[in-house]
Amino acid sequence: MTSKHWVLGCLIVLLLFLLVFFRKAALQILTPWLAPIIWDGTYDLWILNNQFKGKRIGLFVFAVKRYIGFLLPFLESAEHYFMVGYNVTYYVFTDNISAVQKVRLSNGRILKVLKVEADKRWQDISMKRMQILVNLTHDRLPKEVDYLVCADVDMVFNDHVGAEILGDLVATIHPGYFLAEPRQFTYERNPASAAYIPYGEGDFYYMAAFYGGTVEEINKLSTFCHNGIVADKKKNIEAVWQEESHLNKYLVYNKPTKVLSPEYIWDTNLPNGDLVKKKRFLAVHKNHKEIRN
Ligand SMILES: CC(=O)N[C@H]1[C@@H](OP(=O)(O)OP(=O)(O)OC[C@H]2O[C@@H](n3ccc(=O)[nH]c3=O)[C@H](O)[C@@H]2O)O[C@H](CO)[C@H](O)[C@@H]1O
Ligand SMILES: [Mn+2]
Repeated sequence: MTSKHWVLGCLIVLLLFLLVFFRKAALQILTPWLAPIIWDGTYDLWILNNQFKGKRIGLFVFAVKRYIGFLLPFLESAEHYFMVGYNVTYYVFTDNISAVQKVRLSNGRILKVLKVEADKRWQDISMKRMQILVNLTHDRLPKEVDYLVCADVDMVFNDHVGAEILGDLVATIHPGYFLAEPRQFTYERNPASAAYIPYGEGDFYYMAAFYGGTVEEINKLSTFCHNGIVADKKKNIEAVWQEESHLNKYLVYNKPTKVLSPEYIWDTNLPNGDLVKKKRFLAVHKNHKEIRN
């Protein structure tokens, strides 16, 4: 081999190494089943607003026990950034209706405060959202909204969230896992759980703090998750990330029609924030011990 060949060989090896190394940083904009992954700059809002004009949007949120303290900033930020220009109904579930503070709502936006019993454990409160969704999407929502978005309350909208998130079944990539390999995903790995996902399956790790879809699709999703939660309870087990584990199971076998990038759930404590230019929906930092009990 001549030295020329050597240099060429080394260059090729270096190139391959760079390709493998930087492949991770190449942010996907299409899933393997050809659903769009929504990042800023990938869509034309003007076109989308024409397509979704007149659609009614629901925003479902639980504010139980201490979490009622997160509600006002959540709603005020939603008034600024969430589905501006659309008819929006907030469905707030709380155990303490009289503690809900007044919020100034723009035209076409209404707040419905509904009662829910407070469970003892925060895990049960969080999971109860699925049970409530089953009934809500069956009984009243078909008449009231076209799309339903489900969110955690310990969050604030921090930038535009609009028609680009609307679709039949939409879920958000967990901001801690958008660069991770599927083996690292914290899916439920216990075969006894209804949320079990075997290694080798699954595309993304989704976060249950922001997802949505048509009322019909959210009815199917919540029914699946609630049934799984009940089945696990009968066996005296609980999935590693509660309803989020069941949500991930559902979405492995019922692929979302649209996937939201971590722009739609961000936490400023996380690394790689430079890769996520717009931080549209931010986690509010909380003291877990204090707030959950
Ligand atoms: C990074 C991380 O830790 N993620 C998990 C954690 O998220 P989080 O730490 O974000 O969970 P969380 O404490 O925000 O609970 C979820 C949501 O339930 C509602 N809520 C909860 C407790 C309560 O006393 N009152 C109340 O209203 C509220 O809307 C809250 O935002 O826990 C969730 C609950 O299963 C999921 O498993 C998440 O994957
Ligand atoms: Mn949360």
